[in-house]
Amino acid sequence: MTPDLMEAGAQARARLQAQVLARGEPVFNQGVALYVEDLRVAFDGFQALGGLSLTLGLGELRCVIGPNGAGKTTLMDCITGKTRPDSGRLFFGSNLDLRRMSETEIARAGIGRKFQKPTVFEALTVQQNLELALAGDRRVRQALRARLSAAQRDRLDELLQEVHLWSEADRVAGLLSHGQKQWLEIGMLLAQDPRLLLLDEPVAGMTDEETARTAELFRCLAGRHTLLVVEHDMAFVGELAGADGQVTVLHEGRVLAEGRMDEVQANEQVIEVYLGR
Ligand SMILES: Nc1ncnc2c1ncn2[C@@H]1O[C@H](COP(=O)(O)OP(=O)(O)OP(=O)(O)O)[C@@H](O)[C@H]1O
Repeated sequence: MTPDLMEAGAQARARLQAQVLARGEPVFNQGVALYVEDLRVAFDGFQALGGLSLTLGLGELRCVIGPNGAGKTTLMDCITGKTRPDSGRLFFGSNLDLRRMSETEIARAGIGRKFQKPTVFEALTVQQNLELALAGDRRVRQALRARLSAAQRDRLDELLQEVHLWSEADRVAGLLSHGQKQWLEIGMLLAQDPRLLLLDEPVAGMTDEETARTAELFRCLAGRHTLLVVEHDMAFVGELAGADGQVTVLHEGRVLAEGRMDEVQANEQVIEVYLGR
């Protein structure tokens, strides 16, 4: 290749990179979805996060566990921009500094969050809830009247199957079981095609069968999405982590241990502060 062509290639790459940055999209060229370094948050002098560091690989399914007050929710709040860290580094991909972005910008960049309590539109059907999510941030009535494109229709069908609600498509969401409502909300999050999904105690209140199906769903989503799951149900965490997945244990705002499920379960400190309780 001639020097001219090499120069033109470098300029084209730089232009592309600048466009991506201007659009606020993450760049995952290092294989890292989320990079957290020495994150600190204090509330009125009380240190909720005291130097937390964590790296999530692209497409990874990571479980975060730890006793009450360990900082799990605060970590999620920092990632979504709800809480502003006092110091530390927090990057989505290699380029997006989440500390400089608003909650809306962070959501648009592809970080979706599922809270413990489902928040679906109870009076609408399962399908209408998903249609709304696919239509984006348009107003409810306008979104319901808008016709979905053929691609969106296909995606709707895919979502209904993915979250096990195909046979419930025309049912009013208020009549679903607790577990089904949780799946519907996960489907609504997936409709926005997030790159990173934060899931806070997703199986709390679910039956054993619903919990097993949720584990299966999350394992299917990993790879296409990066998942960070906060959960106290250790059987569920074990299902998600499998033999090789990494589990992170938080305690007093820091990472106490990180490793495979069997390593974490055998860790004396983890047993003392969390598992042995
Ligand atoms: N807005 C706030 N103001 C004051 N203190 C707070 C605030 N948010 C969290 N904290 C404190 O920070 C610590 C960490 O809380 P956090 O909710 O992140 O823990 P957690 O690991 O999610 O706990 P749990 O498992 O009970 O949900 C707790 O001691 C909590 O009381």
